[in-house]
Amino acid sequence: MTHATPAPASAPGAGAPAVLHLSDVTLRLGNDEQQVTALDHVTLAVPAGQFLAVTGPSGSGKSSLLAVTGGLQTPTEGTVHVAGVDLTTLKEHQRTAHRRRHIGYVFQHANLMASLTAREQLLLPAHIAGRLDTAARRRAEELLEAVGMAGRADRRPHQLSGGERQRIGLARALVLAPDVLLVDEPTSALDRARAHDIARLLAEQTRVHNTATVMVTHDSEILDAADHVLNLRDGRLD
Ligand SMILES: Nc1ncnc2c1ncn2[C@@H]1O[C@H](COP(=O)(O)OP(=O)(O)OP(=O)(O)O)[C@@H](O)[C@H]1O
Repeated sequence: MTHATPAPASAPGAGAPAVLHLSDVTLRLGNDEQQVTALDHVTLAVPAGQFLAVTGPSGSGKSSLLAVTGGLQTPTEGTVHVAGVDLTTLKEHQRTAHRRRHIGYVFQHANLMASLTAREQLLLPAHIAGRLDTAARRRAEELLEAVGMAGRADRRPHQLSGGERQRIGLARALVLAPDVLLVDEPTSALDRARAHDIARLLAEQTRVHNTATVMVTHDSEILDAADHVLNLRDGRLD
């Protein structure tokens, strides 16, 4: 792990292009009377195969960073390139399609469907995308194996531990082979041993699947697993 400064801004496409590139992003929230600058001129470039952790105190802008990066929120200023396309220029339906194709999410609390088995959780994104073919089924089995859950693939969420549910959440995020993996506080509900386990798994899967991974976290103990660590303070990266 190294403590890095934000990557220098370079136009996507110039040199080794970052899969994820935020350029001078500002996000203002609230109304005219009570305006908050949640992100303040943030520039960030993450190449394929890099695991970036972003840490910072409550209210520093971590959720805002993920929302903007994932195309869930449009910045007030700046551009957000994912796999070479500026999300801020897309219409809503185009952004949704681009997000589905290129971005995987790992949520704070796995967010699994109660009625589905672990294997079915992994098949669901492929089903929704109309890509539930032999290749998707094979990939789901490989990912179940990779996250150590092949032996529990027929269990439903209530039959799994918190750490096991989180591992399924990670495998599900990878099933459609996203270019960018966004991870929101993945260890907040886990004990220390399981937290380290998930952080190691994220690092390993970033390498194996060559994703540009961004994890926001309060958990300073898991930062060692990341390639780079950046700090957010009052919406600014340093
Ligand atoms: N809808 C909103 N309207 C106005 N201000 C908002 C809104 N959502 C968030 N904020 C403010 O924007 C800033 C950044 O919030 P954000 O949720 O991104 O921080 P965070 O680092 O994720 O916090 P936490 O760790 O507590 O989840 C905070 O000052 C917050 O109060």
